[in-house]
Amino acid sequence: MAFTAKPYCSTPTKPPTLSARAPRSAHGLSAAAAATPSTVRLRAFAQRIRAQSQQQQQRRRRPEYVPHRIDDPNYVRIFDTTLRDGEQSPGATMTSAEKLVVARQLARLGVDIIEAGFPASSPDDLDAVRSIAIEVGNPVEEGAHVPVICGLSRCNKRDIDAAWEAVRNARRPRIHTFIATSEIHMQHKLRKTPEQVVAIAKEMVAYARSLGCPDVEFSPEDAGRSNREFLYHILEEVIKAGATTLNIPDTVGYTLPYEFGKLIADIKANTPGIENAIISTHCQNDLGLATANTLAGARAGARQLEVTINGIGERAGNASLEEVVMAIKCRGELLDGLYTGINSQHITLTSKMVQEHSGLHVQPHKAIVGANAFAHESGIHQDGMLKYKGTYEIISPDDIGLTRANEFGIVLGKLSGRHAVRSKLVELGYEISDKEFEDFFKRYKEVAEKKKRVTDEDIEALLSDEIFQPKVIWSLADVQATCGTLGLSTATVKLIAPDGEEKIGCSVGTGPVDAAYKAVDQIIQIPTVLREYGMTSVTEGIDAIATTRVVVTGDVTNNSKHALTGQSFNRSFSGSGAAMDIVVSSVRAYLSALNKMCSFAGAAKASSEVPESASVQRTE
Ligand SMILES: CC(=O)SCCNC(=O)CCNC(=O)[C@H](O)C(C)(C)COP(=O)(O)OP(=O)(O)OC[C@H]1O[C@@H](n2cnc3c(N)ncnc32)[C@H](O)[C@@H]1OP(=O)(O)O
Ligand SMILES: CC(C)C(=O)C(=O)O
Repeated sequence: MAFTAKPYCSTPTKPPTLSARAPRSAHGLSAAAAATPSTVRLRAFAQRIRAQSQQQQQRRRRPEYVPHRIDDPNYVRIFDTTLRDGEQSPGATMTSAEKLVVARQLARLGVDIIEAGFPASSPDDLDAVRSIAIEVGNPVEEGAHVPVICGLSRCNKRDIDAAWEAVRNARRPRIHTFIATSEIHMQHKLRKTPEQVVAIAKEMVAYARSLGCPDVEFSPEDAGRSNREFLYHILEEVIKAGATTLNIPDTVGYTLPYEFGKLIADIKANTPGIENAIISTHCQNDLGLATANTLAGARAGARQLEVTINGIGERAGNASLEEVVMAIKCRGELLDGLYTGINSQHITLTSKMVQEHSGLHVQPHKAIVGANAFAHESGIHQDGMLKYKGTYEIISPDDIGLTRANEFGIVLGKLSGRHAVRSKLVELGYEISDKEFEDFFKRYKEVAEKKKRVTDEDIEALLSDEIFQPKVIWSLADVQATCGTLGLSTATVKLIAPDGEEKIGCSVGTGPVDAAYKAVDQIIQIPTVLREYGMTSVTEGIDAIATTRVVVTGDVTNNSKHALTGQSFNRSFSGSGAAMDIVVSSVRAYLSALNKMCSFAGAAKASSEVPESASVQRTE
């Protein structure tokens, strides 16, 4: 049986060839890796440009805008209501200036219609919609996309006048007027009979057209819970009155996808004159079905989809633009070949901008734009990604304008396996032997158990502590320290001597590090002076890895000599250590320097036989 892999919406990236590594320099750092961050950035940039130009060539032309007709039956208009329904999210109110900035970005994204606000709701919102209509609705560059600028209004003259006043200066103005049609809304909210509602709707659509607005959208609010026959009737009447788009809102997010699809199909089949208007969807997300319902509506014949960036909106929000658009892009062939005019490479930026200005941040696992949407945490997935990205990604991040910190979206953590960790070392420019890698991997897992994420800096700190250390003469088994304001700090240190014997030293000190160093001195007994001590937190957060660097010299004061070799030397030796615990990190660094010193003195073996009389002189 032959499988045809079709993992991406756009051109899949070739599987990586892990064998193609850059040449190494003597210290294990490759020439390419010496400039790792910029190399990675440049590679990503070049890839992105290639993908962009490919996609621009592939993108189909947007049909010429005619309010009540779309000349290509496969084209779906994207109506963005982030600035109207999105702004109805509690706490999401934006200033006029913020709305203008977002509107400009929506135009770049390529939305067909921007619903910029509800002008009758306040003079400020009227001003905001007006400035969007003037600035964004009249692009100056030749050939630029001209979005329709729309204002919402109830079915009354005051609201419609305000909406027209706000949008009239756009090159493509639209008034969107609505009135509820469900029994529950008409009876309890509007307190009007169905006949009165039909009369108001007809009259107000005609009024909007009479003002000179060429493009009028009508919404029977709560259509999802409205009587079908009544819907066909009111829609027929508003089409006769001049409505160009009929938007079918599932106002309370009540319908199921097959039900909403059938609603659209039924309206298309049973509403007289419907061929003279565009059918639209507007799905709220109360049951988490907004995207599914919107797609069901598109399949059933809707050619305008109302959505918001990040899915923000009243209560649980609306269908999200990025989900709907990417589903159409990704699975277009199952959606009757539908396509949109959205330039998906602007999705990430637009999402970030809306998060910033609305103050509503998306959850990390949000589809398409969440921080984790293109991140891979577990070993088996990471291995798959390294071998072929299509194994675990259905969309290329380039398609939504996302540049990942690393090419494969791998996030190292406690669930990562050897393939991913090894590839991270290669990416950082290190090539170590299999034996070294196994030792490193053990330390890596210990750290990853304690940290949520293991960063590049963590890896480098661990590497220099585990791999790029001098020959181990004395090694650290355990360290225990106490400190605080109630008394002197104490430390107990257990070291493994070169012959494998365990040695224990205990000491008090001015702090836990001082006590631990004195305990080490009790065991190793080399006269040293601590010249430098520095600690940096190389990674961020409370669970950061601390790296310590020390410089020690042999103490030549009073002609002190190494206890066993009888040599005295004043050379400096540096050492570094890394651990999440600062005392452990400090002891590792100190031992590393002492080991270098022992190697230099050639006293490794002998020094494990510690004489009673050896003097320890260490100053700080
Ligand atoms: C489903 C949706 O998302 S609809 C859009 C929701 N958006 C908003 O509400 C925008 C912000 N709203 C506002 O600023 C205010 O509500 C305003 C300015 C629109 C109206 O404020 P007010 O005049 O004080 O009326 P209020 O909001 O208290 O009540 C709404 C009135 O409009 C009526 N109404 C509601 N919808 C409609 C409609 N589509 N067409 C005509 N009248 C309507 C109600 O029946 C009620 O009338 P009543 O006063 O006779 O009982
Ligand atoms: C005004 C209409 C379209 C609306 O927002 C809704 O019904 O949810």
